[in-house]
Amino acid sequence: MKIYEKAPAKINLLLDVLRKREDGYHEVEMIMTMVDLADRLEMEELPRDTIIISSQAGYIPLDEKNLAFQAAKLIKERYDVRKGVYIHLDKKIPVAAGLAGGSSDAAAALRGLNRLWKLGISEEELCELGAELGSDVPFCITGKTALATGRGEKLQRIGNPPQCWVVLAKPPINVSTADVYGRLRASQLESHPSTSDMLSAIERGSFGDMCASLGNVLESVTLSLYPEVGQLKESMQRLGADGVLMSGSGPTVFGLVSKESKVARIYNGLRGFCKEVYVVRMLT
Ligand SMILES: C[C@@](CO)(OP(=O)(O)O)[C@H](O)COP(=O)(O)OP(=O)(O)OC[C@H]1O[C@@H](n2ccc(N)nc2=O)[C@H](O)[C@@H]1O
Ligand SMILES: Nc1ncnc2c1ncn2[C@@H]1O[C@H](COP(=O)(O)OP(=O)(O)O)[C@@H](O)[C@H]1O
Repeated sequence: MKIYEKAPAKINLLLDVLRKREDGYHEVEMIMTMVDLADRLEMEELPRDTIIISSQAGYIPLDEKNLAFQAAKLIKERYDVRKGVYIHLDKKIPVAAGLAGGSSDAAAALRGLNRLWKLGISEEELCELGAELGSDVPFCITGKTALATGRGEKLQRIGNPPQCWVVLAKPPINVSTADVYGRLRASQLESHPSTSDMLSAIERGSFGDMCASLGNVLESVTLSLYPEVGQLKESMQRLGADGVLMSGSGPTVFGLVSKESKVARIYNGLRGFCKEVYVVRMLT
């Protein structure tokens, strides 16, 4: 039997860092939502007790370093499953982009193997397993829109943001999340985006206030390393996006656009100098 799971990309509408913790992670406050750019996982049980990963994408690891492999290994060990699995990853989400592609694959593998092996694991337990694989994995398990705290693993579901178009543009740079957090200095934490303003904008369904409340404290770190990310933001603003922000540790920049008539102009304008541009919707 083959089963399939979608693994959507996330964007951070807001990302605040409160402090560095003793364990090396940072205490964050993030408002995250899913968009309809997704990898697709195909999973099939194997007669031999082994984990095999394949992908059409030539640029991701297919061994123990792959997050879907780690998810399969973890669930097998924890639930004593002595069966094998073949997982094919149809990658559509750009890698190391700030869109949680690897984390979402891990989450989809956990959800899918729970179904394939009829393990009956609750969503809460899946999130606990996911947190062992990465801070963003629990959110990728639950999806929708959430306020994430702790190192990103504590989730509080919130309502859907006002619907709009989302233009994603990824410059040809690979950013390391650990490097960006590692370079964050106290001076960059003197001003904070307002989580309460963003929550209120979403609750009231105010698209304008949501755009005005976008904020990401990691942006200044990535922009100082890669000025082209800042240039991309400016281009998106100039082309008419209503709100523009870098997602996660970057380098993907997203633009929120309310009017469909503006989307083609922004897409075409960006495609002139950026190869990876996507027009998507939020998953509500
Ligand atoms: C920045 C964010 C925003 O959503 O996403 P991406 O840009 O990676 O998509 C996340 O916080 C990334 O989550 P994730 O990619 O799962 O990170 P992890 O694998 O847990 O951690 C990678 C490294 O980032 C740093 N890290 C991560 C999360 C956190 N709250 N504090 C940290 O300092 C640590 O150095 C850690 O070793
Ligand atoms: N299934 C996977 N898909 C993408 N990247 C993966 C996967 N498994 C492991 N990785 C590794 O994880 C790192 C971060 O990738 P990704 O999750 O796409 O980025 P981000 O955390 O910026 O959203 C990359 O260095 C990549 O090689």
